[in-house]
Amino acid sequence: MGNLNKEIRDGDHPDITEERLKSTFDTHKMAAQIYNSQRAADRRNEITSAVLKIPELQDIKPLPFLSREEKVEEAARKIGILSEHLYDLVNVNDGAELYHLNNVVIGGEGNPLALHGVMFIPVLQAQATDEQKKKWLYRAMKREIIGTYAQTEMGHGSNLRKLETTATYDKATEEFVLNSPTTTSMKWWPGNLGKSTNYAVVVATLIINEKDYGPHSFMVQLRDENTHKPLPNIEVGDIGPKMAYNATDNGFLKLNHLRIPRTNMLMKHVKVEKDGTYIKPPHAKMSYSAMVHVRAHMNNTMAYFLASSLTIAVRYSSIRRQGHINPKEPEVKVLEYQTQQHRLFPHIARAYAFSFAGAETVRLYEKVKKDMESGETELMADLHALTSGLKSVVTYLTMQGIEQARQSCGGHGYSMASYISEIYGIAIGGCTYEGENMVMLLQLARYLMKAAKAVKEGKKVEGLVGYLSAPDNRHSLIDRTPEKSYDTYLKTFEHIARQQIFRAFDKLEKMLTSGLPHSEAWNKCSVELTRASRLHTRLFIAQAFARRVHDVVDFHIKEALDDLLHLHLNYELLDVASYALEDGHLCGEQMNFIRSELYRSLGKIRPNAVSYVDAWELSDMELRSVLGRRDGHVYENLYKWAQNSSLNRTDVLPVFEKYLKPLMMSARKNSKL
Ligand SMILES: CCCCC/C=C\C/C=C\C/C=C\C/C=C\CCCC(=O)SCCNC(=O)CCNC(=O)[C@H](O)C(C)(C)COP(=O)(O)OP(=O)(O)OC[C@H]1O[C@@H](n2cnc3c(N)ncnc32)[C@H](O)[C@@H]1OP(=O)(O)O
Ligand SMILES: Cc1cc2nc3c(=O)[nH]c(=O)nc-3n(C[C@H](O)[C@H](O)[C@H](O)COP(=O)(O)OP(=O)(O)OC[C@H]3O[C@@H](n4cnc5c(N)ncnc54)[C@H](O)[C@@H]3O)c2cc1C
Repeated sequence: MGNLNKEIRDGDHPDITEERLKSTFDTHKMAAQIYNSQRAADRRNEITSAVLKIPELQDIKPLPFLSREEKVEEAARKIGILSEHLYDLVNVNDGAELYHLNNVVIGGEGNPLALHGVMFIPVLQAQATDEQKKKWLYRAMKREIIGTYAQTEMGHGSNLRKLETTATYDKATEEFVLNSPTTTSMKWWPGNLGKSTNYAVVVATLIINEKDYGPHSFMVQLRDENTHKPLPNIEVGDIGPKMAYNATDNGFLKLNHLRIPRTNMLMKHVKVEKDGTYIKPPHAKMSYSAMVHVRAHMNNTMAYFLASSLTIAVRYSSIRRQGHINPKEPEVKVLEYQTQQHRLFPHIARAYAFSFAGAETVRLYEKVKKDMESGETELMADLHALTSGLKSVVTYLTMQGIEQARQSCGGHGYSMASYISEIYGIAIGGCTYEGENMVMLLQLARYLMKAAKAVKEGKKVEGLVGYLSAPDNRHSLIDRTPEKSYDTYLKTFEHIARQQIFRAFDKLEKMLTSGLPHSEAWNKCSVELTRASRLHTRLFIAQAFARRVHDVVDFHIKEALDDLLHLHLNYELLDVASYALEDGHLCGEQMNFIRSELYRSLGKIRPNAVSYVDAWELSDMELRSVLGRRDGHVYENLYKWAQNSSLNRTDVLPVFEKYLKPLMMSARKNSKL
């Protein structure tokens, strides 16, 4: 039968093997839950093994030792080699396989084709006519051209209706004139725009006969296909170094009265006819599809970043020994400390929860995408609300979890040898891109306020907000019912979200009745509104977790997931308990119960801790972390890693003769005086 934990190998650090031998579940079967099928989990490992056999695909040295230019070059080099092997390594129509291949070979710091795959191709798939697809999409898929999605400007990212780049229709020539009239109108931020791409879908404000029709998407060739020189009337370049993600050339773009044919506007759903007649799309926000695409997938990418950091932290915590619990016994693994467990385990549960919520979101996204192809738009609002809330909550909680993982590694966590700071830098970009988190929470709040209004008017609401019209208990039944059921927890989360949604609604209504204009009242309620959105979203995450556990058939996997869910519900509830204490829905006695359940959960999780992270099956190659090594041999490899430092090339650096020696000499001279 073999070991349940599939990472056990001869020669590994005994402390980590000891952990793995305690596993109560098969880590590869658990991977099937995380990646949504056994086949997908198998494929990940097959792809990793195949990549390991291709020497040119390995990192030339640890990425933190590369300069920015070397990072950009290294990512491009690997993309070139990957292109030769692509069809042997993955099914190119499978996004998850491509994403995994990218993570193993290149990592999260980016590559020249990042935005090409994540936004350029999806926007063409969703918004180009068949004719336009023939012209650009198929070439893009074969990588004959490389593109990006250029929407954000220096002056505007969130408020798309105020984009300054204009696309003015010239009926006489049947062209659009694209123009960046001011410094702030320059496109600023689009990934790979700076140096890699030769095409972009540019989002610009459409003007016909001086009338503003709002943001629309246009295909623009930026560079010559052979020389890669920028074309006339186009200024393009890199925006400079960022907190992280520095293998990517986020760029700027200035368009100087650039003329493009009318047929370069993406016209699957919306049209401008030769004579300038504007034909509306079936839904006003259909052109936002590329953003919704990324938001829908971000739960899973965030879960991956969080799981990566936790894999590093938990593995390291199992070989790091410091201090005593029993003074007569040897120093303990730091994982034995309750504070360490409390710092890490709830985030493990969140990584699983985000992955399960992510799977449900992607399913809804796929359905809406299909509906939209035939002009059906009914579920777009639901999807927009769900993805807006999730992207905000999940990125924020991921940020917290990664930082806790870093701190839990003590001093070595601060070294780039842990690689956690890079993962953190990449992940927190997600709090901003694809919609600044507060802005997106407020988008969800609009949807919630509509639902609250309907309920107040006596209508029944359904689906994601169905709980707003469901019966509510005045007091939580946690600890008050004989049977142990997650339902009581979920009902408490529902109560909290419902109360906050109506609290925000009542406040808003009161201000409106007092005569405040809607936008002012909205602003004055906006903190309460974002709270409502967060609680609604956290309820959804907890429900998605519970739904998954409910559906699992394998006994040992179900039991292990059940333990994580139990931890999740108790930890999350404590985190938001003030809302339930406020109206007496929970009492002090119940709080004590929840706390004691949380501590019990930590103990229950402890023996499986390494296996829970191992189940993500993240190879050493993709983790790029000395602390997170599968074999647990951290210390000797930390020393080896440091040898890469260019400061160690010579024993004495030139700065000694130049600055330090004169400094010390003159200090010595002065002290003799
Ligand atoms: C397997 C594949 C793997 C894929 C991997 C995916 C991800 C990987 C992640 C990382 C990988 C690495 C590379 C990627 C890295 C970075 C990429 C970043 C790219 C970008 O960073 S790219 C720019 C994104 N930039 C934004 O994200 C701007 C945010 N700003 C907005 O998005 C709008 O500005 C908004 C929505 C705030 C306001 O827009 P607005 O002013 O036009 O509308 P308004 O507020 O008036 O709302 C009127 C009515 O429209 C409804 N509504 C709005 N949007 C809708 C929608 N989409 N669907 C259905 N309904 C919608 C409302 O709900 C309302 O409905 P109602 O009236 O009923 O309440
Ligand atoms: C790593 C990274 C990659 C990116 N890639 C791309 C890309 O490929 N293509 C692209 O087009 N763009 C890209 N962007 C840009 C990104 O989408 C925008 O930065 C993002 O949408 C936020 O917009 P902003 O910068 O205008 O923020 P701002 O809106 O200026 O945010 C500043 C503050 O104002 C607040 N605020 C703004 N509006 C409101 C409001 N209505 N109500 C309440 N508060 C508000 C925000 O909450 C925030 O606190 C990228 C950004 C990053 C960091």
